[in-house]
Amino acid sequence: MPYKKFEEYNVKVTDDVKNRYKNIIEDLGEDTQREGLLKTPERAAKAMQYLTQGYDQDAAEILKGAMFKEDYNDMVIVKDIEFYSLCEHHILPFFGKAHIAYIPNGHIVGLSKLPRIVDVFSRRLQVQERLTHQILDCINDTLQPEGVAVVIEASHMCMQMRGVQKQNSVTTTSGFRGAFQNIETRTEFLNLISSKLS
Ligand SMILES: Nc1nc2c(ncn2[C@@H]2O[C@H](COP(=O)(O)OP(=O)(O)OP(=O)(O)O)[C@@H](O)[C@H]2O)c(=O)[nH]1
Ligand SMILES: [Zn+2]
Repeated sequence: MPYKKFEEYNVKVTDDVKNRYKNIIEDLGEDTQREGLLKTPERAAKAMQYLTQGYDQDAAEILKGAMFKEDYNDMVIVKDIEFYSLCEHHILPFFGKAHIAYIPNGHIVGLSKLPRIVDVFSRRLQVQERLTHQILDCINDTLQPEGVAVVIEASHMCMQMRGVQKQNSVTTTSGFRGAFQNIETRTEFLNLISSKLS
């Protein structure tokens, strides 16, 4: 994913968020005039816009841009797609890997578009369950495949850095549509994403 360029940041949003960050940093007991923090409110305002840029992007359009007619009707899997998102309860990161499979029904999609839509839906304030279903439903509705499956494994900083402080806990969510409701197809997918070979 290309780095969001300076000119793509909304000037008014950057300015408003910058001023609010300045207040927040001061409320937390810091001195925004010390050298290391002088540009921090602006940097943080830009970082937050970068991390929530998914609101401005249309995942269905991304998929539609690279759909090709093809008579392939076996499973296609893209696994270990790394993602970074923000938990909507604490605005702290949760991140991990997404695994996506689909069985085409006349159309395949450009492989890179699957990680791209993971980015679109993860760069928002999210919960892992909704992220899983948004990716699943977008592929199902746009590509209309025989079936689609999404598994997400993630570490939540709100459970590791604070709160319950469980540093090794990993949350797994999954969703299955169409042919993946079938236990054999689902098992084949789950075996393939846990295999070290592919
Ligand atoms: N289901 C779900 N819960 C999440 C996700 N990210 C964070 N949470 C949880 O959201 C909940 C918010 O609970 P609250 O009791 O309102 O917040 P809290 O007092 O900060 O809770 P603790 O984290 O237990 O200290 C917590 O249990 C978090 O673990 C997510 O992606 N999915
Ligand atoms: Zn949280």
